[in-house]
Amino acid sequence: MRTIDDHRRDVTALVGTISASLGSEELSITPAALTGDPAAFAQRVLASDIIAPSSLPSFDNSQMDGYAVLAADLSTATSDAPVRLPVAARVAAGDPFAEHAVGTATPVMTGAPIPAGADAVVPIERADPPVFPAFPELPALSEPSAGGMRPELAPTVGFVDPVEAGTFVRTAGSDIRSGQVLLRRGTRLGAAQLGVIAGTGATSVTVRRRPRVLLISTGHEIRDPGTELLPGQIYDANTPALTFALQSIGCAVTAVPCRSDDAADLLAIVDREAPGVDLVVTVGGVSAGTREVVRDAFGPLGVDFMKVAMQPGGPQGFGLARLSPTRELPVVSLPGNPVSALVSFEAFLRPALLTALGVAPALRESRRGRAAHPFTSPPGSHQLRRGIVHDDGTLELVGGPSSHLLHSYAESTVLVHVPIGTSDVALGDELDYWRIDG
Ligand SMILES: Nc1nc2c(c(=O)[nH]1)N[C@H]1C(S)=C(S)[C@@H](COP(=O)(O)OP(=O)(O)OC[C@H]3O[C@@H](n4cnc5c(N)ncnc54)[C@H](O)[C@@H]3O)O[C@H]1N2
Ligand code: MOO
Repeated sequence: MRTIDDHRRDVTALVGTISASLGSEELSITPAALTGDPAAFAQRVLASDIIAPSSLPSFDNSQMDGYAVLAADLSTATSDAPVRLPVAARVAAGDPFAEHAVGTATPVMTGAPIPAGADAVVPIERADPPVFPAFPELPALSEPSAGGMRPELAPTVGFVDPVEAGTFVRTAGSDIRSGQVLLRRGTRLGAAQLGVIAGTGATSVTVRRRPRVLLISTGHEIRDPGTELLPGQIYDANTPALTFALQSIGCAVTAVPCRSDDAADLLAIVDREAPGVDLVVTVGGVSAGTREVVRDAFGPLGVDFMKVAMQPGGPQGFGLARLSPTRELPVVSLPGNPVSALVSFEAFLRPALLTALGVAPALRESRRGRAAHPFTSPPGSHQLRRGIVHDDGTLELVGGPSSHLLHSYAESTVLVHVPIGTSDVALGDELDYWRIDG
């Protein structure tokens, strides 16, 4: 019996052969690039470790609007005997580094550099009075009078509690220190990743080139939405579904459906598109009918077709197709039933392609839930049922097990795993599931 894990291992090894040729490319991350070509940033993966070129924060700064003080100056402060200190010149975010005189309180704003000599910040709300003195009593450092204010004319501020050194000080390098690994290769580039890279001053990143996938959905009865159907014909659900699924993990997809059951027609598409392609993904044409176009086309070229002990998604194929004496292309063949194709994507193609891109873990996170109702499962197969997870962690199936129930899939947020050997699931039984809605 060929298990899901067996098949995933083999498909991952096959798809892994494209990894080296993917190489890398430089991506500008300036705001102009982000707004000018947002699609270029979708689902990108770092090709190499990024070493932090600077520390974040790059200097000690205040976490609060308040007073920078020397903690030792406040050691005796109580509500009965507050410590009163003269207020020094204020330091705002963006001001140059300043000096703090022992025995004074320096007004600092959030993000302002901690003046040398101070080691803690007391938020303004905990000072007496809990508001900053108004100008002109409080000159800014940049103003000529700042350094020359006579201490006896300075306003004072009271503190009723001692403060620990380091309080509300954001120390240099407390997020990341210069020279440390900022982000590892294989990291998927999202909002926070882009933000922190830009925060270190970098203007570009090195990302993996997108895997170029030729997607061929097959079936002579399949037609494009928007065209008229003859009796027996149906609209193509697999091309959009698989195109989007592949794009959602960073692939560049060329979708060329094959509306013929003739292997020569399918191979003509592959020959035409092969020069710009890393991987061929076919959908349909792999089961036991009289004419199975994918088997017929790729079987003789070295692609293997087999049954995996899973439902849906039993019939599968994969292998290196020898297109010519000098050209081989990896091919992954998914079954044509729309739910089977999408479940196969989740179980095999998604983890295989993410692994090829260097992303780990490549598999959806496995979570545990309890069945909200009893149901049955074929014991000879690992079943992947579609469902939803309730707030209390219970799992409710949506629709039946059949692989044509794409609407049920569309209403689902999870794939529920029912392992081989299980024929009856009772109310409350624990099951693994994958979230598929993100
Ligand atoms: N005698 C047997 N028959 C079947 C077996 C089997 O083991 N023995 N396996 C069944 C299973 S399980 C599956 S899954 C399917 C796989 O079939 P194919 O991969 O050959 O796919 P097709 O026959 O081309 O199509 C299956 C089904 O899906 C519909 N389809 C196909 N493409 C699309 C599309 N682009 N959009 C919407 N719907 C599509 C197609 O019309 C068929 O209804 O084989 C079973 N049979
Ligand atoms: O295995 Mo098929 O994919 O159930 O319908």
